[in-house]
Amino acid sequence: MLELDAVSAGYGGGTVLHALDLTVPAGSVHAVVGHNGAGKTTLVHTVAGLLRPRAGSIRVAGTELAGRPAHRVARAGVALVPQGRRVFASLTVAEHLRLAHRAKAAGPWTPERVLALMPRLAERRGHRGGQLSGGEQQMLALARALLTGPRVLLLDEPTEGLAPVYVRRVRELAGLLAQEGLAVLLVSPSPALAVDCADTVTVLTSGRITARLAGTPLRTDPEPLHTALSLDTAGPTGD
Ligand SMILES: Nc1ncnc2c1ncn2[C@@H]1O[C@H](COP(=O)(O)OP(=O)(O)OP(=O)(O)O)[C@@H](O)[C@H]1O
Repeated sequence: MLELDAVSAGYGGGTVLHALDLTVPAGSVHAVVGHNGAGKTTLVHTVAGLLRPRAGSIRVAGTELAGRPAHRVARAGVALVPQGRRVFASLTVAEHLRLAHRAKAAGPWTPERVLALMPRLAERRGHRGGQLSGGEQQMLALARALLTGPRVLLLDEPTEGLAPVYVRRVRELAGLLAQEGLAVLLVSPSPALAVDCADTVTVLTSGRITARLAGTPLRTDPEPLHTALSLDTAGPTGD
């Protein structure tokens, strides 16, 4: 569904991403793990059309999108759940959902259906964005993205700063949305998140791919991922 070939991108005179190849089939979760500054946000912004790649190809369902503006990329079925959630402090949950819902494009995703997936959000439908916890805001950002009817879902550090109960829920939802047929690309510094929900894990180091691992074997033995990230496996893996 999502295919990147030799994608390079950067800012000003500097190159951040160096000829990245990456594929996310429909119905799967691909996690890109890397330390701070590795280029994870640059990667999802490049796919979303917020940053123009300097070279390479970005295809969604076979359609070339490299260099297209963000609104065209969104119309092609790519939705970004940004780092930090970016919900509107003064709008209620219900207002966020009403604004986001692209009825013609959203297919099966109605406000009622996303709220059924996220019961806590349903309870909070009259609350303003600024009154929500970090986890509730993350659910809202995800709900908003689903209501655009994406085929490709980009999750930028979706568990950053969340309580454990929401970290678990994000993991569950990533898997569940893949089962619904979406191609999910998530980027995170957390190997634990990747191990728990990804079909494929790519390690990004200073903008270069330094390892690619199948997710399922990592669930019984995460050592290869820790080694690739040069982590102390006895230490905390964190979220
Ligand atoms: N708007 C920008 N202008 C110039 N340089 C930038 C810009 N955004 C990011 N960078 C640089 O690009 C590199 C990669 O940053 P990026 O935010 O993509 O990394 P990341 O892996 O998402 O890290 P983090 O986990 O800290 O968000 C860093 O060196 C960063 O300083």
